[in-house]
Amino acid sequence: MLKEIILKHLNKELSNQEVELFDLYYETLVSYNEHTNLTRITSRQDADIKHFLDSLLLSKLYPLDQPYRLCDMGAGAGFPSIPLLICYPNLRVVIVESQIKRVNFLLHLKKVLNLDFEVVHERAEVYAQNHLETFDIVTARALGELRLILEFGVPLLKVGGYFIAPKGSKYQEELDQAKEALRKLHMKQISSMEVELPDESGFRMNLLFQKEKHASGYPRPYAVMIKKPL
Ligand SMILES: C[S@@+](CC[C@H](N)C(=O)[O-])C[C@H]1O[C@@H](n2cnc3c(N)ncnc32)[C@H](O)[C@@H]1O
Repeated sequence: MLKEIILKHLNKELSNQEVELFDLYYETLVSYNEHTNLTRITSRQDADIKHFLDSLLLSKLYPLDQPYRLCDMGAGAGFPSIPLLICYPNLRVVIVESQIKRVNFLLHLKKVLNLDFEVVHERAEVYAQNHLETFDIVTARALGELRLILEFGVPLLKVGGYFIAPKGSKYQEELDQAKEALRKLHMKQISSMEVELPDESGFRMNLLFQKEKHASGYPRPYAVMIKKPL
C-alpha cells in the first residue's frame, strides 16, 4: 500500500486527504489510459512505486516546503510534479508538455483532483526562450539525456535555483557527457541520492545542481542542440 511504501522510504506519513488524492490520481490515469495511451505502468503496485514513490523521492534532495516556482518539462501524465504537488501544495507548478493528448489529460486531472497548477502546451526549449530566469526549481523525468535537458531547463532557472534530474543506471555516462554543458551553463553539482526502488523496480540516481550565474544565448534552437550538443 502507498501509505506504507511512503512511510518506509520517505519517513513521511501521508494524510488521509493525500491518500485520497493518490487513489483518485491512479483511477483517473488508468481509466483515461484505456482510450488514450499515457503510460505502460497500470497495476496499482507498479504505479505506487514507479510513479508515486519515484516522484516523491525527489523531495529528499531539497526541502520543498516553500512557495517555490517549479517547472516540470515533459511531465507526460504528470510525473514527477503532480505527486510532489499533492504532498507540497505550496509549490507553484508549471508543466510544459509538447503532446496535446497529454496536455488534455493533465487539464482533466487538474479538474478531477482540484489542484492548482498551470499546463502549457509547448516544447520546453521554446518555452524557455521566453521565460528566462523565472523558476526556483526545474525538473524533468525521462525527457532526454542530461546535457540536453540541462540546455532546455537551466535558462529557466533564476540564479541560485536548482535543477533536479532523476536518472537511471547510465547516470555516470550522462554526467561525463554533460561536463561541458554544466560548465557553460554555470551549474554546480550539489548532491546526489542513490535509490533501489522496492520490488526490484529499478535503480535511481537523483541528481541536484545549482545555478551560479546566468549564461545568455541558451537554449539554442533544437536543431543546433542536436547537431552540436554542449
Ligand atoms: C518518456 S515521457 C516521460 C513523461 C514523464 N516525465 C514521466 O516520467 O512519466 C516524455 C514526455 O516528454 C514530452 N516531450 C518530449 N519532448 C518534449 C519537449 N521538447 N518539450 C516538452 N515536452 C516534451 C513527451 O510528449 C512525453 O510526454
